[in-house]
Amino acid sequence: MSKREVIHIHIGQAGVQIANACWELYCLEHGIRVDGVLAYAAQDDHSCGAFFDETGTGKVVPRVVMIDLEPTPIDEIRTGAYRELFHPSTLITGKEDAASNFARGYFGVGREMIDLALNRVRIVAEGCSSLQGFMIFRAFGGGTGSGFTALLLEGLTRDYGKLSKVEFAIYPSPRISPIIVEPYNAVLTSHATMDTEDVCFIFDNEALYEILGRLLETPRPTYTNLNRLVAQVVSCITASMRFEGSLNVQLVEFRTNLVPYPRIHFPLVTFAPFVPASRAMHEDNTTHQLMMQCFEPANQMVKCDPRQGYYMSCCLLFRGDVNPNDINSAIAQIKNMRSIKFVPWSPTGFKIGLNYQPPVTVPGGDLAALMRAVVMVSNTSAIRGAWERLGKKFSLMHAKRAFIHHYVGEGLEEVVFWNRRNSTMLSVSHLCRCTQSLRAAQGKLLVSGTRTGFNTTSIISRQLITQNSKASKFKGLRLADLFKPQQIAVRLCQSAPKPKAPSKLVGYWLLGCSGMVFTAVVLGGVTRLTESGLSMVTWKLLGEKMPRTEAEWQEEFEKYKQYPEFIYKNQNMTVSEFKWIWYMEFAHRSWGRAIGAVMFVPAAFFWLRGYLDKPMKIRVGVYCALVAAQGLMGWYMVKSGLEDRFQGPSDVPRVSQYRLAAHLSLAFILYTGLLAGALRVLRPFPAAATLKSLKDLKGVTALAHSVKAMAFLTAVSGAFVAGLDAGLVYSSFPKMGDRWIPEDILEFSPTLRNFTENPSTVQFDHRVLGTTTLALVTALWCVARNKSLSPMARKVVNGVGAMAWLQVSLGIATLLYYVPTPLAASHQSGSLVLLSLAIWLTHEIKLLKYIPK
Ligand SMILES: Nc1nc2c(ncn2[C@@H]2O[C@H](COP(=O)(O)OP(=O)(O)OP(=O)(O)O)[C@@H](O)[C@H]2O)c(=O)[nH]1
Repeated sequence: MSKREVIHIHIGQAGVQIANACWELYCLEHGIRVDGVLAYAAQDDHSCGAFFDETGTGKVVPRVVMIDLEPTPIDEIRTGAYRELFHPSTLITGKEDAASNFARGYFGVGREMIDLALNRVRIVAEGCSSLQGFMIFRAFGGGTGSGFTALLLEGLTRDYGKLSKVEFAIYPSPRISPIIVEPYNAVLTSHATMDTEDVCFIFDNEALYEILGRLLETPRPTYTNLNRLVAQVVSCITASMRFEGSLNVQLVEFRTNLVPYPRIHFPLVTFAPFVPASRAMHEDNTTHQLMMQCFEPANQMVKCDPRQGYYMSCCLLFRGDVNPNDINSAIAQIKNMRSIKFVPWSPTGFKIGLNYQPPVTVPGGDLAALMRAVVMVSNTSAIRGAWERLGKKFSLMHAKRAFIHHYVGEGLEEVVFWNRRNSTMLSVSHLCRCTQSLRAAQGKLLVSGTRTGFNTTSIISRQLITQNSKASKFKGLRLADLFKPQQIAVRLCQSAPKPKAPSKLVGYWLLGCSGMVFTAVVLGGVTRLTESGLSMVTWKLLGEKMPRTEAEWQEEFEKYKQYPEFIYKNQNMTVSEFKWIWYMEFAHRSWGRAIGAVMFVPAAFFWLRGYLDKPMKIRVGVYCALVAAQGLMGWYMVKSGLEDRFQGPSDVPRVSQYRLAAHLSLAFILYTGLLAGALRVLRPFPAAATLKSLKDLKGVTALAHSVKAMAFLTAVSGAFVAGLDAGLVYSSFPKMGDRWIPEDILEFSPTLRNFTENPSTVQFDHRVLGTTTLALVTALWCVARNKSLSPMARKVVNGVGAMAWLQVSLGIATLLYYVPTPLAASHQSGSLVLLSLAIWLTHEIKLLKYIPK
């Protein structure tokens, strides 16, 4: 029977040196001489067909591609004992290595080799009649192994779609490491390949050294010894792809049986037995003993404590003289052992492979010739210990920003660095969550799914319930229904994926709220300009009653008459004039309350229904607090105008300019936050896009942020102008009266008081701030003209430029025409439009970093 082919791809020094050991062993197993000639194959034996291409002349050629960015390791193969075995065109070398730098392998030198490498893989793939996938060998810690492999896997995924990609990777050891930046490389590459590889079997050199030293009694293990051990494990895993057996396991089956969630694909590998050559004749391991050894930490290829985790699935791949009945009884015993814990939602748990071809060992090697052996590949949450260790090392270095410049210099954005670490650690924490037993996970069970009218796979509520919840029913779902064994598996699966990103609905809600705040600011401005703000002399949380009858209006008017604004300023006011200013203030207050309702009610809905992720929950909490604070601030401001602190008829009763500025600033902060939040949701950063360093944008970014800050400051200074009616003191431009700087700007003492209480100074400041903002905006527009912005960013820059000029013109016109209400209100609204555009611009510029190379 012909075998489905597998292509080996060896990358970087570690990958290539492991190739030496693997192909040496494959040749021994299939009876192939060092020059590739079949020494004693029977006519109908096509076992080597999976890994070797039979040329028909009695010679076979490995289906392999070896790639290294530097020439030395592959040169050793070109000149070594197996030089005639490999097809020369499948050995690809570059001129310089990746200097242990992921970014160099991914962005730099790696890019120059990628097309050549993919082309060679294509040629080898074309020689296969039924290719089942790729086996990739590399080290996580090296620059080529990490960066170039990530790039190659992207290409393979693009070109070969669903074909399996199984990896064998050297993982950074806990204590020994020849490369300091291994944690960086490992985290970056594991994140980059998270979605492009199917399964990744990891080996750490420290665990291999210990196996060789303690179990195999090798006095001074070298990489050759380590690699032969790896080769033995790989051979055992792949035996059933090559030789006949009663239970064969193909490449794709690893993915199906071992990977419950796509991102949790780093199984733990264990091999048994480890018998040194010197004790070959003294030991005979039974099937039961072999299986027990598989659960021993000493036999693991990665250092971690299996007792600290739960097994989700196990593949036991036996070879040699093994009886299936013995396997079954050994499994039954293992299931009853308390020290070996399985997740409750994977009832069968074991996948068995059985191949009668006994293991072959290299003459003079460390491992004795054996009758039988087993490799166990298991998906256990204990492996998270290894990842947490790595994450910790990463964080320690990253906290000091050590070595980061090497990566940034090669084109990797610093923000990605940290994001990738977090994202990898998130997957690890998911690993831990999905394996929790029901008892431990009781607080995390999500009510989902089965209610009529809802999609069965979607979460209908993020409300958490506990097993002990007093309520036996939740939203029409009986808890008993949820606890049927199969359903529980589904519920827990649903708790594993990433928390839902806020949906567009949340974005539109925030945008709507920001629009309402905008309107409130305009209304507030008009209220101030028409001097209506002090007409309502009481404040009630849920809204004041509107007078209905003439008598009620009269009563309200009488109340108003008690306060300074009437006493000193409006003594001639009629009831109908009073009604007009009362309606103005009433509209402003009612609009404020409407904002409160539109903010709080949907916030509660989105929160409870799980529409908000954690950062958005924090934001929404802050928005709600700001809305509440704004309501209170409004009344506190109005109160300052009702107190009798005005000396006489010449003094104009008005609210405190400090409180007015605080009220307006709060509104601006709320508006800025809402708009920025809406933009984050509606125009999010692409999560996995390639990032390119855009150093030349730094000038534009700095200017855009300065414009945003200046627009905000100028608007706040405008609040002081409004509070003191400072727009009325000088109505000329560009000079103030006949001077550039008026004489009285430092009249008050102490000097600082002038900036908040002297109308001349306040107007002067506002003019200076306004013109500075205009100058900055103009500079931004000029600088941005020559930069490669996205079409949207360019439009927004133009918008900011145009708006700044319009806003300054409106301001000047307001002054010259002696502050007419329509012009002044437009000027105030203009400040918000400018601020909005500046916020949008900074968001667009942030997005530019995510434009793929
Ligand atoms: N088991 C084993 N590990 C190796 C071998 N060679 C290197 N390593 C480990 O691999 C990591 C370094 O990766 P390399 O493969 O040397 O680096 P590379 O992928 O060629 O990348 P650059 O040298 O940066 O271009 C370190 O953790 C080494 O301990 C080997 O032959 N066998």
